[in-house]
Amino acid sequence: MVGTPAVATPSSKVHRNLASTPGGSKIREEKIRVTVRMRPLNRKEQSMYDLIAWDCLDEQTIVFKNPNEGRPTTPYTFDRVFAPACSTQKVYDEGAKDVALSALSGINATIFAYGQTSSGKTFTMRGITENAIRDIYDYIKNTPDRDFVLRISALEIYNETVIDLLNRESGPLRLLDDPEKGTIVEKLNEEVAKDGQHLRHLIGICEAHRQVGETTLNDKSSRSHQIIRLTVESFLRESPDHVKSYIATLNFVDLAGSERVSQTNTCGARLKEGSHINRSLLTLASVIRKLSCGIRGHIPYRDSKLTRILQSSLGGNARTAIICTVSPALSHLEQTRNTLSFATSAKDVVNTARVNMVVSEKTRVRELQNEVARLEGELRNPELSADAYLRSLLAEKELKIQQMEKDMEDLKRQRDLAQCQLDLERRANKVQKGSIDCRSSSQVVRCLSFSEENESDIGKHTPERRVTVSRQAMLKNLLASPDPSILVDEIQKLEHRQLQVFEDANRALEVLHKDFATHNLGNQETADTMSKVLSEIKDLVAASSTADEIVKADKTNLMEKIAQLKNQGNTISSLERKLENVQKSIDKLVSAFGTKETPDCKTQPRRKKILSLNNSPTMQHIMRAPCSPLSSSCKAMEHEIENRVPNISSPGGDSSARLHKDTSQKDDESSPASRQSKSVNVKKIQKMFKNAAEENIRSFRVYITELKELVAKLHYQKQLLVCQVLELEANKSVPEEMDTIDRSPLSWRILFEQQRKQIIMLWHLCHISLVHRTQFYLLLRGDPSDQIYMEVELRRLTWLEQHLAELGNASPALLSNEPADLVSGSIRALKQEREYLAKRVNCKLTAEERELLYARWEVPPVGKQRRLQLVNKFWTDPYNMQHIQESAEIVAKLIDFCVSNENSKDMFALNFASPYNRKTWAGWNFISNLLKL
Ligand SMILES: Nc1ncnc2c1ncn2[C@@H]1O[C@H](COP(=O)(O)OP(=O)(O)OP(=O)(O)O)[C@@H](O)[C@H]1O
Repeated sequence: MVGTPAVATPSSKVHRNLASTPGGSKIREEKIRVTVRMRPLNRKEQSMYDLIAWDCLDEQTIVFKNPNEGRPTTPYTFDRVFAPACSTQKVYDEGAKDVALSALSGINATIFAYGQTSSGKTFTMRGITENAIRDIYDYIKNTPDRDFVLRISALEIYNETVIDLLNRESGPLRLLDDPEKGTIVEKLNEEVAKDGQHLRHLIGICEAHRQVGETTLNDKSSRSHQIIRLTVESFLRESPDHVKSYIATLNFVDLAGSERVSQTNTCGARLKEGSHINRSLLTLASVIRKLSCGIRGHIPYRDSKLTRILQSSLGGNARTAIICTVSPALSHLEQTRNTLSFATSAKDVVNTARVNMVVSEKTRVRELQNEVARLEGELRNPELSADAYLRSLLAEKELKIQQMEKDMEDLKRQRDLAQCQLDLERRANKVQKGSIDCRSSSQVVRCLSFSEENESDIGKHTPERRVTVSRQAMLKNLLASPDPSILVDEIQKLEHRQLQVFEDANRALEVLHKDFATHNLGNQETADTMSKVLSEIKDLVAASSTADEIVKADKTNLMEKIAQLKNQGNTISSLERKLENVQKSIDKLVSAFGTKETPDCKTQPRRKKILSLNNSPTMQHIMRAPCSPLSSSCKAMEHEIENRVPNISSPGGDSSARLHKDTSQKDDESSPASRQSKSVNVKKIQKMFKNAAEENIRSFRVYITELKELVAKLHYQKQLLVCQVLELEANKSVPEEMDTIDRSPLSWRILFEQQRKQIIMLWHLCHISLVHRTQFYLLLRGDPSDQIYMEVELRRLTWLEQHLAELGNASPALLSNEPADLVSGSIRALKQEREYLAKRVNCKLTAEERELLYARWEVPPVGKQRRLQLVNKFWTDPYNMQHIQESAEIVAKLIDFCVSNENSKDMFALNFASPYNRKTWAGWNFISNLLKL
């Protein structure tokens, strides 16, 4: 099967609602224009005798022609498909011209090339840009009744840093959110193009400045995403007040190419670039996928700078054309499929193109008058204006806070589980007091694996005896596990660090509290909230110590402990929420304070206090930025002393209320120019507060992430113990456990189905052994006692999948192995396993069964390696449960696996780390290497 069948044809393109807005702007909905360009085989591919794997059936259809099967598969359909022989002129004329020229009539337009590295994006975009410039100047020449102004700016996104290609020296640029214009690039240089030649010259400069490097697949591979932006403004000559003026931007986007580490053999800087490229393209694909499904919820534009900048072109108000470039070579089959599947999603994205009509100057004057009136209002009532300004800021912070809360939830869940495991372990160890073999933590994984000896012993006994022996083996292994005091130490360290965080937060709040009290800021309500939070944090610190004592004392039973830990988690989360609320109130107050406070506030003592806080080691983690916006405010104030007009300054004033009154009176009397200047100052201060507050939140998040990683590693180590420990526990107190975990059979059933789907997807993504999948799938059918197995499997796979993703982004110096080796090792092992299973087809299935299967699984009647072709189809479609069930049944038959007492879940526990699987599945070894276990 090749990808998703494409059914939409160009005739299905949406053109809805051609309408006029009251201001005269036309709005219309239309789908993104998606075309595919296939380049010829390049010299390298020819020299390797690479095969052509794709056929352009007609001008809209492309199909994979399987060189082995000789039979074409499901075709993909797009607005236009350009075969290797097509010229760039044709690609432009039929794939981009219409969209490009929209900019001349006031509609923003974007044309971008997407595809794997070396597929021809730069080659194509150069031609498209050249052709578009030629057409634009032709149009200008033939439109004498309008005046045109063309401006150009250009940027590249290199390793998630935005660089100005017309002025590289300006360093990294920031992205800002403008309520009207959307995301804008701060301080991006813009040049007016005098004519076509000048424009080409400027584009030449941009290309020369772009990051290019050599990789195995491309001598001149673009290592960054490049966006060349033309702004086209036009005015109707005879219109005295420029009523009929248009302004629009035209983006030419040459994306960096997606690349597979295994194919490009990159390392060092190239590898880092590659991972940034892949990550941002992944975000782009995810944005496109969500838009194409018509999802109205959160679209992750903000996850990468690329999608932030391109937001208006992806489901926004621009017209967009995407040219997907592909290689025809069989060796790039998978990458080409990925590109075509991206293109298939993109076909369904609907933009709402809008004509940007420039308003008349009269209207503009009216708008400006309104703006002046608004600013005057702001000066008279600064608290209200600060509120309005902060509303958008708060919405953004809200999102960040939500993310933080989610992270904290995870962290707490992991801690709770770890705590629970520790308790269980303690119990089990109590039973066997004195016989614990203290080994170093580096032996954990090996200790937990069931030895071959155990396995063969089990085989010698009756089923009943086998179960007993298996349990004894478990116990034996459990006893061989490391000294639990190591785990206790680790947990205590974590808890200690957590306490430090709260203490630091406490101190920071105290400082803020005093600041506010000293300067009479905020109202009674805020002061009360802060005092309340302070006392709550103190309670939490006390609660944490009590919890610690409880663990040490080990007096209560397991259920009580879990309940206590859960309660503690709730307290923490409610406190966090309150802390966030206080942070918001502080932001708000500080902004208001910025507009009220006089410049000669007592800056020195306040800064001292904050500096002393920053000396704390934990504080260095969470307070890399000033500890509160107040410290920034002080700087801002110092700066403002120099800038303020003399009559605003009020030396020695110690009551902010009085000062506010004084200055307000003076504001009313001051000139409009002075009022405007103050308004600008207010905005500057607010901006500085915003930056400081955001930096604090970022630093706090980094710290939480570090903490979370630490807990995850520890937790993972303990996770290996949990199956065995819980099994023992189950023998002792089955009803107790059932009562805790399995609250309702129905909800468990639903959860089981969900978890199973997730696990199947993760197996697929992590290239897990088919035998392991089959055994797990067939043994765990939703029995309540399966919960722990499901949980552990899900956690370890999630962890593994995250690690595989993170490895691509990690500095090679931090990795003991090449990440590519680890991933490709798993893929290789899976391939070997498939070959092994293929060999068993003849001996395990009759000729009749085989033929039935070949027909059922669409293996062609003639052709080589039919058995391998058959096996290669198993476990390939994680979305299709019928497919999964059938795959499991056949693989089980091939390996003589049947669900019986012999193959009980005990046996499955063995399978986690059994020597049989260790060879074919790199997961555990790989993780343990990473953890340096
Ligand atoms: N349609 C085409 N016809 C002929 N040659 C092509 C075509 N497309 C690309 N090429 C050649 O293939 C090589 C790679 O093309 P290009 O640099 O444009 O790829 P790319 O997709 O931009 O790669 P990267 O993502 O690594 O920057 C170049 O030498 C280019 O001249």
